Amino acid sequence: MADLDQLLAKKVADRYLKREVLGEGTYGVVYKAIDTKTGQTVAIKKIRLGKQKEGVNFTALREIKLLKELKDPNIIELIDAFPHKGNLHLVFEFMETDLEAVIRDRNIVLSPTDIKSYLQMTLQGLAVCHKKWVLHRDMKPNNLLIGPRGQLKLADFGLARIFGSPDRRFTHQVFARWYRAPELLFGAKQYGPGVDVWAAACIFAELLLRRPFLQGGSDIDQLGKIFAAFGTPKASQWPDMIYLPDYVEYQFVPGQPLKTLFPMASDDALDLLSKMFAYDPKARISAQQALEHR
Ligand SMILES: Nc1ncnc2c1ncn2[C@@H]1O[C@H](COP(=O)(O)OP(=O)(O)OP(=O)(O)O)[C@@H](O)[C@H]1O
Repeated sequence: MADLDQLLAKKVADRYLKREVLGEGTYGVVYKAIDTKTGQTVAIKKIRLGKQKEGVNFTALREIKLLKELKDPNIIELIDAFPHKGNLHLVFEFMETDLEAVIRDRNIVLSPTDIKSYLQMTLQGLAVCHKKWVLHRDMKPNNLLIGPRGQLKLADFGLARIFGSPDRRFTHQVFARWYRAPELLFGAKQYGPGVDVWAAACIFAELLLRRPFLQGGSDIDQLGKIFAAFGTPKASQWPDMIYLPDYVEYQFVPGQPLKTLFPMASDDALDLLSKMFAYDPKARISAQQALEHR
């Protein structure tokens, strides 16, 4: 891999003109750049490879190749990926803003149609990835990028699995806590696309409320917040719950009617929300089924 590193070393200088730093995330710095080949503005995510002195490992490269094939109008396109000076550079299409900024901007009115449209685009992106057995695992409003014509595209798909930072790699700690599904909070080691659907439900709720819905201060408190909203799950609702590694019994609290939590939402919206927030991941609606909901 060292040879490949050298062979491609000039690529950043050759093809991409670096502009300003856009910010720094879990994996490293993100730059704005111009792709001289296409004239397109791009965002380049520079991922520190740390200990892997031999360059990018093959598993990561194989996974990245998979991500490059994930093409959909609601998924940020991975345009290019190459190692350079011991870092892996991932080139993505550039997006103007993200859903977190939209939700926070008090000058923006979000009509039921807007909310429905953002949710539909989110579910569409999820459904495409889930069909290919790729999970996002880090869904949150600032990972949903918004283009100039309001298009929503999911960013950072699959990165949690390939690069999950050392202390959270392959663990259940891959989510920003507020968007974490209850099975992850109870320490599930095997989980599926339902974790992304739960997160999408939290984002749906956040669009309705214009603030994060379940703001737990710790993992235990996060479960407390979830149970206070929907009621402590009964064994009949989620039979596998008691077998989860970090399962502890919570004192019973009754749930609140969704209509009191979201007084402005329509009955159809509440019905979909309740199906996305099903406790048992096996009973939770899939992204595809949610798209088909009335
Ligand atoms: N495709 C993109 N187009 C425009 N800006 C982007 C793009 N991808 C990331 N950014 C910006 O770069 C910064 C860092 O993003 P990054 O995704 O690495 O981390 P984050 O989302 O802030 O946090 P985390 O890594 O915990 O998800 C953010 O300000 C983000 O808005």
